[in-house]
Amino acid sequence: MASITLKNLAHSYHPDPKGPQDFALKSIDHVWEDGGAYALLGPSGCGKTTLLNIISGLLVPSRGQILFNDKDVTRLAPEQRDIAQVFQFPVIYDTMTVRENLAFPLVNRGLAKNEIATRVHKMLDILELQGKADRKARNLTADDKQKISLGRGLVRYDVNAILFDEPLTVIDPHLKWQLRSKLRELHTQFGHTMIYVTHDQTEALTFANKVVVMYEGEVVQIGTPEELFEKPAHTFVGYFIGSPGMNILPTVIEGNRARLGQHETMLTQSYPALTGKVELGIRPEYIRVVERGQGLPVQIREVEDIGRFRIVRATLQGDDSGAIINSLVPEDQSLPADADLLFNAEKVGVYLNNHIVSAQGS
Ligand SMILES: Nc1ncnc2c1ncn2[C@@H]1O[C@H](COP(=O)(O)OP(=O)(O)OP(=O)(O)O)[C@@H](O)[C@H]1O
Repeated sequence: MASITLKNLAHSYHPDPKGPQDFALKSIDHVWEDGGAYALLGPSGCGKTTLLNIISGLLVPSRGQILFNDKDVTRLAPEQRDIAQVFQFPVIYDTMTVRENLAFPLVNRGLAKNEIATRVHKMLDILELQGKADRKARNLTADDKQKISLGRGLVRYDVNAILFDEPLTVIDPHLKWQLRSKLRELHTQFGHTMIYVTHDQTEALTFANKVVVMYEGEVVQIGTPEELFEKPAHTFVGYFIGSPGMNILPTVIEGNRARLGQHETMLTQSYPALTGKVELGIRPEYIRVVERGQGLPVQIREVEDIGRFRIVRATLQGDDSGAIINSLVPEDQSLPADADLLFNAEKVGVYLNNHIVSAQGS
């Protein structure tokens, strides 16, 4: 296993890139810890696969270096990197049995027969495939085939990292959670460095101990699921993580007050003068709907029942833009006829050109 260092990494598919807009990866500079479980999360086209391909060796970056521990592997081919990969669709040998498929990567490395048997046995147990061990892979369901693909990646102990590219796409939805927790279990047991690409926040948040959020070719935040929820460093993280995502409202900051249209809300700290695109971020979970006179006056536009909570969609009084502010209200709480929104000031973030701003003196 290895730590992975991405040193000043950038990639353009253009032969002669003119500016940042021509780069699929803009500039990435990070060290990913040995034994970490990382998820690369972001919308389609943000550069996840490009980054994964650079790590696996399918792609040589236009700029920068990639190191496994202290070794520069930037120009090494995939087979020289000692990595295992699991793709969206199963990569297995149909004519081999399940057992033979799992043994294959170990036979290739010349491991002793009894060592192979022990590891394969363990993997069959973990994947709950013991009952099908001697069946030909071609007769199995897509779910089982993908389980074998996962197993083939995980059966090796000597890999620098295991890379997963949306590995649960073909898996039946009700089995997904089961395989995700299996992966976590395997990670705890074996401590492999794992990198898991997905555009699905649930998958990323349940799999990883560190989530790497990508947006338009950049890593905008690396954090635990809790950090991404509680302290989004970029408006995209606030919007993308959570359901519904964080409210992002144009504002003018004056010291410790934020102006929203004709209204004002207090902040817990003072901010320096800000020039550029200034926005206030607040998650729906941290807004209360209260009686008139206690907060920001709004008109409720829509209420959606989502089980234990309701999403209340409202617009600020006097705001003609129609910008909706979402708040989450417990199912049993009644809504006032004339409602105000009360923001939990502790949970408000101030963003300048999409990036979080530190308060003065903090
Ligand atoms: N081989 C290629 N040639 C030219 N442009 C490419 C190539 N591969 C990807 N791109 C472009 O690079 C950008 C990043 O693509 P990439 O596939 O890395 O994103 P992604 O986040 O993995 O998206 P998805 O989730 O849809 O796979 C996109 O604008 C894409 O169109």
